[in-house]
Amino acid sequence: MSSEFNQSKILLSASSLNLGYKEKRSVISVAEAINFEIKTGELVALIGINGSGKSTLLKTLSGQIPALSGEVKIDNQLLSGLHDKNLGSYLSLVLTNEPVSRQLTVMELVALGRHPYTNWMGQLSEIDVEKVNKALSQVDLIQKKDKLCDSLSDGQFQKVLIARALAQDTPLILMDEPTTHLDMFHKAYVLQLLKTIVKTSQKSILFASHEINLALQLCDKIILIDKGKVDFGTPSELIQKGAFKTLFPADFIVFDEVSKTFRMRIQDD
Ligand SMILES: Nc1ncnc2c1ncn2[C@@H]1O[C@H](COP(=O)(O)OP(=O)(O)OP(=O)(O)O)[C@@H](O)[C@H]1O
Repeated sequence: MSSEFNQSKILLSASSLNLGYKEKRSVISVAEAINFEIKTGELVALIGINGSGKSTLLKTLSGQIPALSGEVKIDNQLLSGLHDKNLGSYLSLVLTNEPVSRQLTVMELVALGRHPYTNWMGQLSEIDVEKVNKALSQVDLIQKKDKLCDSLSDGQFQKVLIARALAQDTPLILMDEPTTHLDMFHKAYVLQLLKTIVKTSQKSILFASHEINLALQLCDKIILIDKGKVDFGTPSELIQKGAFKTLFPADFIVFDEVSKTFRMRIQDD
């Protein structure tokens, strides 16, 4: 293994990034002054309440929508300077409720992840097939490879989308709520899988999630969006700053700094 491979480097960075939407006569600001650096080998959770701007940040980082202002760099190159096909070999994106055809077989859908590397006819090479099979094994779906996606449960289908990103084999993976339809065991299983992937292959994964308790236990860093402001740091750094105390109304949900978990405040009549 080369020493270059072992050295962690900054793969994704945002500086003075302002997120939002430009409408005909107005600008909707979602979050401001965002600064972070994600290195290879890091698993980073993007946390925030409903409507706080997690999907908007992921769409901005993946070039789907423009930033209002500020800079995004991937592997030290400005996002705005990367072309679509080129971008596809740097980052893969897993979105919830993505409009993909469920009439494809599991194998066919995961093979779409190889698109940035195939020839103009989309033919899979031996390496492509190997990567698709490996990705299917990683999410424990190899036995379902010839089944139509339509015949899968929502949780199984979610794992197929994760496998597509793994097959794409990019240094950076962005995921929007990858554990939404999964039960408690599979949520923990998938997040542990993501952790293993970043550690063993020197990738970086940024995923938006409502699984705050799991993210606090497992992730290297957290990007926390709270009322338009963004904090970034290790779970311990953010806990020390008291960053989680105001995330939810304190009369309903409290954060216990010792166990690093949120719990519901039971209201007795
Ligand atoms: N296309 C759009 N045009 C204008 N405003 C939008 C658009 N999409 C989202 N928004 C607004 O941006 C804000 C952030 O939305 P976003 O979907 O990024 O939140 P989120 O944190 O991903 O929410 P959730 O946890 O519910 O998925 C919301 O106020 C939303 O109404």
